[in-house]
Amino acid sequence: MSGDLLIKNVRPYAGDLVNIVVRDGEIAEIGQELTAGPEVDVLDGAGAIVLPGFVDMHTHLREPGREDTETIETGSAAAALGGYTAVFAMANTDPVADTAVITDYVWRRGQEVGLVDVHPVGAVTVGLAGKQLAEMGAMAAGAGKVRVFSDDGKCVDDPLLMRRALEYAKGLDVLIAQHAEEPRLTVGAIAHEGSVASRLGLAGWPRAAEESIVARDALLARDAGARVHICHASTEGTVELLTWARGQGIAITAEVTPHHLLLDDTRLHTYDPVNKVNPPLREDRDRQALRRALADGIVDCVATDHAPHAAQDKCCEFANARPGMLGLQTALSIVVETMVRPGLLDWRGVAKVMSERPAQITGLPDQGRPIAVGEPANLALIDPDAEWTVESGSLASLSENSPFDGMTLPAVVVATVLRGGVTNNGGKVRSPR
Ligand SMILES: NC(=O)N[C@@H](CC(=O)O)C(=O)O
Ligand SMILES: [Zn+2]
Repeated sequence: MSGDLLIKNVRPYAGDLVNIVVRDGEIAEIGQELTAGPEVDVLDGAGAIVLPGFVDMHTHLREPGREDTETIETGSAAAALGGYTAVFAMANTDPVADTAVITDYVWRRGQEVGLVDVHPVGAVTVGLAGKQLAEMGAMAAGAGKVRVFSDDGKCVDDPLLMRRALEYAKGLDVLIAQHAEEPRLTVGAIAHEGSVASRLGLAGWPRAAEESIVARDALLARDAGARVHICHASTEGTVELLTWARGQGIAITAEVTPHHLLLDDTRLHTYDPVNKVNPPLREDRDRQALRRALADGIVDCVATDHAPHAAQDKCCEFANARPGMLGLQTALSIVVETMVRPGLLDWRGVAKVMSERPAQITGLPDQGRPIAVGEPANLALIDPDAEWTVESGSLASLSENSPFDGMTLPAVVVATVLRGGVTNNGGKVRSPR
């Protein structure tokens, strides 16, 4: 636990300028005239907006197994620079995070690094093979307290197995997060099925591959009385299905990625593999529907799907490149560009989709909390007027596959605070413990 911290000149949710005193990791005082004793560390926000620290439900940190592309340490640094105070590390590592040994390791290593809480996601099935349920109970009971399970990267496509997984999840009060992709509809698919893919000669990934699983899982969750979460929602039809399912009282939630909010498949004409991702970049009408759905709360939150890949896996032919994009350091800026600037979300709305909803959905008691006395001091400070130009080689990630490379984006995360400790100050990350 860190000592006292005085955060000066910040505007909670873009409101009035205040000072915040943090003591023992909690917000102890908020007011206009607060001063602090000489012992106290001072962080001057210089008028920055302050929001609750962000929570990413969907991050790939690649440790164990592909430490050449990302580690818990480098991914944590990227997260802190992006304003995150908690991330969920997906289970598609090598070995797969399908036992408590691995999930506990991920949690402990994250705590050792200490820049962000790294919550392990456990695999739903052994080895992500989709045949046999993993020991969800043991992972949930371990030191890593796994509360989200996912085979992400792959879909739990067997309906009976998914039904069983949902039944167990209900009993354990944990969440299943589904990568919604009917694999029999995406054999060989590498781009959104539409006129762009036809023109470029790329095999198409139809919307129905996602939507058929969203519909199926909504019904399975209804019958099991369980909660289900849809990873990286990417189509207009998924939004319609979510609207229907919510209307039925089904406990279904969903995330959208920054790249699906900003980009569409017209970017593929260069055949640059940096634009290859699952689910694929879709069409303008999907992107518009996703933005509206996020504004309306039909899509609950933004999740990065931060997916680092080695240069050699991203510089080959489009067909052979791995899918996935970096996201942690650019997420807030993309949300400002696509949602705040067009008037779809205000800053309270940003707090909701980047922090409050993901914390609620995943059941984190100490994240996504209001900026108020007695609450944990997990905070992101943002300069809304600054702009920056993304240089993928200068990001904290070990990989460079950012589709936003070279773009000038609005809003800069100027500091991040985790339980009263400054993890990122002016774009400099605290050295890991
Ligand atoms: N999104 C991707 O294109 N790739 C992810 C897997 C995933 O999130 O499905 C990865 O692990 O690289
Ligand atoms: Zn996925």
